[in-house]
Amino acid sequence: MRTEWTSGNGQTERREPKVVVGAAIIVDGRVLACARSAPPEVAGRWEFPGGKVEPGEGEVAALVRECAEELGVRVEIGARVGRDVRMAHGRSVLRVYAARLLHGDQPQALEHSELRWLSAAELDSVHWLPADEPVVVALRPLLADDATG
Ligand SMILES: Nc1nc2c([nH]c(=O)n2[C@H]2C[C@H](O)[C@@H](COP(=O)(O)OP(=O)(O)OP(=O)(O)O)O2)c(=O)[nH]1
Repeated sequence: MRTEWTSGNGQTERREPKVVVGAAIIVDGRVLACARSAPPEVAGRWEFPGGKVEPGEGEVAALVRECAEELGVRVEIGARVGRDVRMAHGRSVLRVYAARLLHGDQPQALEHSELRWLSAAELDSVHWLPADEPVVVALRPLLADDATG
């Protein structure tokens, strides 16, 4: 997915969109939802832990780093959940992966204002960031499956 837009000097630029990765951490049929604490315009909106992939960094490595920074946990990254979601007029994309906790680690809200474990039936009980909505739809059957296991 490549995006074109016109910069201030009138020239058309083509750049790969920046990838924002998110981890759908699933335990016993519930996914971990995290409330953003900043910036003010999105504080209180819910998201998957994660963030921007740094230059030269792999997506899995970025997720492992972000989960350690934001939640203090070690994770194993699994399959993609849903499709890439275009954000910021194509300047970035949200890409979410399923994940599981390792070594009995328990997430702590080191950077978020609140954490909640949501079942499939509870997915709509929080106000997700807009880009997360299609991912949440794709996630629902995975939670139902996991709950029966
Ligand atoms: N982590 C995360 N970011 C999301 C989600 N949905 C969504 O729209 N975003 C947006 C919010 C932000 O504009 C951007 C991610 O930025 P971030 O601030 O979390 O990234 P970061 O941890 O790398 O932070 P920084 O280094 O830029 O401060 O993507 C999501 O589910 N998880």
